[in-house]
Amino acid sequence: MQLIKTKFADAFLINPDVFKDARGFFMEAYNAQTLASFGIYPAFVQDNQSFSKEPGVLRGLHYQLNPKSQAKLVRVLRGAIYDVIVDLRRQSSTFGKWQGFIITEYNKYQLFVPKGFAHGFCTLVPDTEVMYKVDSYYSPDHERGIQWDDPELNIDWPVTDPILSEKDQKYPGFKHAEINF
Ligand SMILES: Cc1cn([C@H]2C[C@H](O)[C@@H](COP(=O)(O)OP(=O)(O)O[C@H]3O[C@@H](C)C(=O)[C@@H](O)[C@H]3O)O2)c(=O)[nH]c1=O
Repeated sequence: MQLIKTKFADAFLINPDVFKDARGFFMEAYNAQTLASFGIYPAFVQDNQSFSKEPGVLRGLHYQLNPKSQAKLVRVLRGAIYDVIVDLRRQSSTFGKWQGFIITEYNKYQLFVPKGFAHGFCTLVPDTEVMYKVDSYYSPDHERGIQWDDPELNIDWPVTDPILSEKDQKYPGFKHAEINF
């Protein structure tokens, strides 16, 4: 397993070891000890899975407020996504900065998203299935979002007219987002 640095000190792209043979492949999709050896110690409590039929489905930008903030470990079982995180921690030197990563069923990258980040992704191909671990349970009362195309964040999404949920069409811009990290 290889850890690839991002522009954020504590967010990482993980490149797992994939063992291929005549039958197919084997990989450790999650190993707490290996992550701990890289200084990542989340206690994951929930696995989420979503399926998106169309390319251009955009889910985000989402986060949960403290004390229910969530670290996430994101991977793609089928298809491909452009995965984006935004640093929402006011004291951070990278506050308000974003970075995007292409994660596919073929590269098998996983993205570790620390607490205090907004997260969203856009599907790049049909029939995309995403799975991610979170270290705090879903809490609708703490659930918040930011407008996906906020001009201040200026995220370079690969789509201009994405398919959005009703909820995601109504989130405020970055300036007006409620943040307590
Ligand atoms: C996130 C979540 C949703 N739900 C329910 C609420 C709702 O009725 C239905 C669909 O939820 P949403 O529309 O919020 O699903 P979705 O837009 O896929 O939300 C997800 O987006 C990605 C980018 C994330 O990072 C996740 O944390 C999560 O916010 O599932 C749960 O029961 N548990 C959960 O943990």
